Amino acid sequence: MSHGWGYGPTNGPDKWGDDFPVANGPRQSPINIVPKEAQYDSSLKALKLRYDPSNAKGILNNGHSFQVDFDDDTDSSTLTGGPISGTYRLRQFHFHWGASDDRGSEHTVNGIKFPCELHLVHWNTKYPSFGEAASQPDGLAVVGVFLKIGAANPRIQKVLDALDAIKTKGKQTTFANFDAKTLLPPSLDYWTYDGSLTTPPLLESVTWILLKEPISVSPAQMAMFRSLLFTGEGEAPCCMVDNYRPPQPLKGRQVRASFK
Ligand SMILES: NS(=O)(=O)c1ccc(C(=O)N2CCc3cc(O)c(O)cc3[C@@H]2c2ccccc2)cc1
Ligand SMILES: [Zn+2]
Repeated sequence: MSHGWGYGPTNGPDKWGDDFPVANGPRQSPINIVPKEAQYDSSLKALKLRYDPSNAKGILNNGHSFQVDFDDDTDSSTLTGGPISGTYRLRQFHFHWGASDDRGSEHTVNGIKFPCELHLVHWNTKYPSFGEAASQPDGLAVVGVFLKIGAANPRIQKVLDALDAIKTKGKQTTFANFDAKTLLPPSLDYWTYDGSLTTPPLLESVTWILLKEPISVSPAQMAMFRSLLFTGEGEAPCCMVDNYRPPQPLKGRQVRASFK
């Protein structure tokens, strides 16, 4: 899928609607979270994330971000509970970040941008495949985790140490035995709302689950994210930064909170 979309002045989020009209749809993501307007819902269950480190397969520079891919042929790495029903399998995780520490997250909280946002992408096993699920209104569930500047985070360091091997678009390398659960904060309190992929094709198939508690990342670690390139080997290098879509209109949607 190479529609030439990106994050630059000529192919960035403001232009995505030209090729993907759903960009102006009723349930687009990301959004600005206003905690005071989120409704506590006592019927929301606790998140249950059971990840098997042996499912980690590889790490890829896809030209928009980098992602760690998981073997999703069985129910060994799953998301259950929370706002969803049934079982969703972990497919991949990836990040969005800024050129400087004052921006980079896709969702914002009271208008505040974080330097980075982690997305753990899961698909509903009531459908035969990720691709099929991605076109269904209840097909995907993405757990979002904010990263805030602080102490170096040893949990993400293993991921960052692999980036030298995938500097340019299309490069990938094996990435085995990684427990994605170690990326999560101590509290699994969350906000949830119905939304979309935040990149083309912007499919309105995502139940968003945003953890209230951020995890830490150091300025030096943020510099490692920014060492990647959007461009392929041999092309004029363009730093992979500011790969985030800004918040989209809420259009009457309710954001629910799992906590008071
Ligand atoms: N940020 S996010 O909302 O969590 C998110 C989740 C999944 C995906 C994803 O898996 N995509 C969309 C972008 C993309 C680009 C490619 O070059 C590609 O080969 C695959 C994808 C997939 C995708 C493509 C088509 C339908 C569904 C997903 C992208 C972003
Ligand atoms: Zn994402």
